[in-house]
Amino acid sequence: MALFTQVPDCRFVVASARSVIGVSHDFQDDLFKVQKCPDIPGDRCYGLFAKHDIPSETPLGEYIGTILNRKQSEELCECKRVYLFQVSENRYIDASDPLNSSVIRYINHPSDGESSNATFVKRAVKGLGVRWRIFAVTTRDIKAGEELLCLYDETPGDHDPTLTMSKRDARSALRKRTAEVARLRDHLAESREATETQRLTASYWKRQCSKIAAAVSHDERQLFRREIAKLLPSSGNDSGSADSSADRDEPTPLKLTPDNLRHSDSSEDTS
Ligand SMILES: C[S@@+](CC[C@H](N)C(=O)[O-])C[C@H]1O[C@@H](n2cnc3c(N)ncnc32)[C@H](O)[C@@H]1O
Repeated sequence: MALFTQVPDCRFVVASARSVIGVSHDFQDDLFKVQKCPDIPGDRCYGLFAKHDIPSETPLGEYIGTILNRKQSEELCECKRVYLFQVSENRYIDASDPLNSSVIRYINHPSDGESSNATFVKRAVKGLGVRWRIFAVTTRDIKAGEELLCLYDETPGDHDPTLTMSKRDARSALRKRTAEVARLRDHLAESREATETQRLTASYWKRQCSKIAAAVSHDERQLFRREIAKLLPSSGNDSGSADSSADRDEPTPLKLTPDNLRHSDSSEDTS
């Protein structure tokens, strides 16, 4: 199963890592950082690098994005398809929107002479209204400064036992998610995608609030909403209302992203 498209020189390797997610459902964001890869030219030159030594079988975080079916995925423009992860026959994760995704989207495929040191695994997680989800996990000990690399043509470890997230874990994951969004926004503000911070759509914030509503108490919901409003003062009157489609884990409409803006006048964009 091809995970991403537009990947150079993929080899076929069957995934071996499974049953390794047990503790963390969200980001170990103190472990790694996004930075430019000297060897990758062009726009897609970022990668994920270890800040510290990371032991083998450490969960790194979740591959987050908009859930699409096959038909919707086929309608994506080429510039978005580079972040398209195929979970199953009719289920895809589109991480092309930097603010509706996670830094796991920056994990690159090994170049010639390199080998992978992490892999994607598939787990069913209950608790936030989401079914099959994809996590990146290290497959060997990694030294500080090394780039995290996953083979894109690996099939994620199949059908691990369902994991049920407690309310406490769900709250903690949401707090981390909010912090992650803030961190991504700072990163974007300093990068080529700076304009994205002005282009956030209200639907993103609605989905965030909807997930929050599924997991936490009234007081905590208010707290998260205030935090979200702080992140995006211009989100205005849309930040507080819930969008139930996210809770049902249904496909959500595509949004304007820096990718399709940047490529809108180029031949690469076939949408
Ligand atoms: C999921 S993205 C990874 C993050 C991307 N490097 C970025 O800066 O946004 C996948 C895309 O990254 C680029 N990429 C990943 N691994 C690569 C490699 N080994 N050599 C060249 N480009 C690579 C390709 O453009 C690929 O389609």
